[in-house]
Amino acid sequence: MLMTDTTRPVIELRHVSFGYADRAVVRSIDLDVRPGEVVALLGPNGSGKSTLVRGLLGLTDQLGGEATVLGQPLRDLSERYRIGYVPQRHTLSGSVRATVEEVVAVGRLPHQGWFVRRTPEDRRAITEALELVGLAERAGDDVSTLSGGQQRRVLIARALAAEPDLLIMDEPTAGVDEASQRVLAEVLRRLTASGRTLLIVTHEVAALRDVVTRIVELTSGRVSFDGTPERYAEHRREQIVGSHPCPPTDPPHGSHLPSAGPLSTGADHA
Ligand SMILES: Nc1ncnc2c1ncn2[C@@H]1O[C@H](COP(=O)(O)OP(=O)(O)OP(=O)(O)O)[C@@H](O)[C@H]1O
Repeated sequence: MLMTDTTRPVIELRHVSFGYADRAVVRSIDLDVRPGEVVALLGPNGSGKSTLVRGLLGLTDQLGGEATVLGQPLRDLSERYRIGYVPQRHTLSGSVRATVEEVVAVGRLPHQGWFVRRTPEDRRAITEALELVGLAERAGDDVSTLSGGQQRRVLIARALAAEPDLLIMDEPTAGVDEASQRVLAEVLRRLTASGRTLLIVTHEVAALRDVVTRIVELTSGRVSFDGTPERYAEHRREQIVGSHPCPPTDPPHGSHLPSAGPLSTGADHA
């Protein structure tokens, strides 16, 4: 890893705006993410989560402010592979014939280039990534024989094989059954135990309650909450109580004051 300063934030945003053409969607936000933090990025649909993430990946325009990622100005970041990305609702196409290992090996390309034999270092990184996501036994299987949740894990392994300093995941647990969600949460727990810095866009923070160390909530392109999961649960309760100032003592049959739950997001589950 090239980043030697372990105290400097991995992401430093000062009054940063990201958007499309000249329309700012994420507006003048400040955000520091330090090494080893596991940040859940929450917010209602359309609040700008993907725009922020895509901005960090250099895929949406930075329209203002100062953005520093991995110690370099975002606009000049040369080694983009140092930011790993697992895209939203993405599984592997059934039309592609490739083994699990072959897909994961694609993650090594920034290090090795095409037509270059795998080095022992490549093989180690691929094996470690497969072990981390619990798919070492399936390395030789065709990816099309895997379930949606397993394919999601293959994509996480592919991102990990590049050995990124920062891993960004867009809705890693969305669209898979509950059992797969639990396995994915366990994979994320293992990742965090290994000290990786994670930024996870999610509507399903309850599934990741043991994993995240911090919650950042966006509302209409601005940071509306930034704090611990415990503090976020209080924040949600306060919001719910605030929107129901006089809860009836004897609610009509079938109705109830919504519980914030320990980590419910209140987000619109599209
Ligand atoms: N390629 C694009 N060009 C122009 N506007 C876009 C583009 N992608 C998203 N937007 C707009 O940016 C705003 C924020 O969208 P974004 O996808 O960042 O929200 P989000 O919080 O990730 O939503 P969701 O939870 O539904 O994924 C929306 O008004 C959307 O229409």
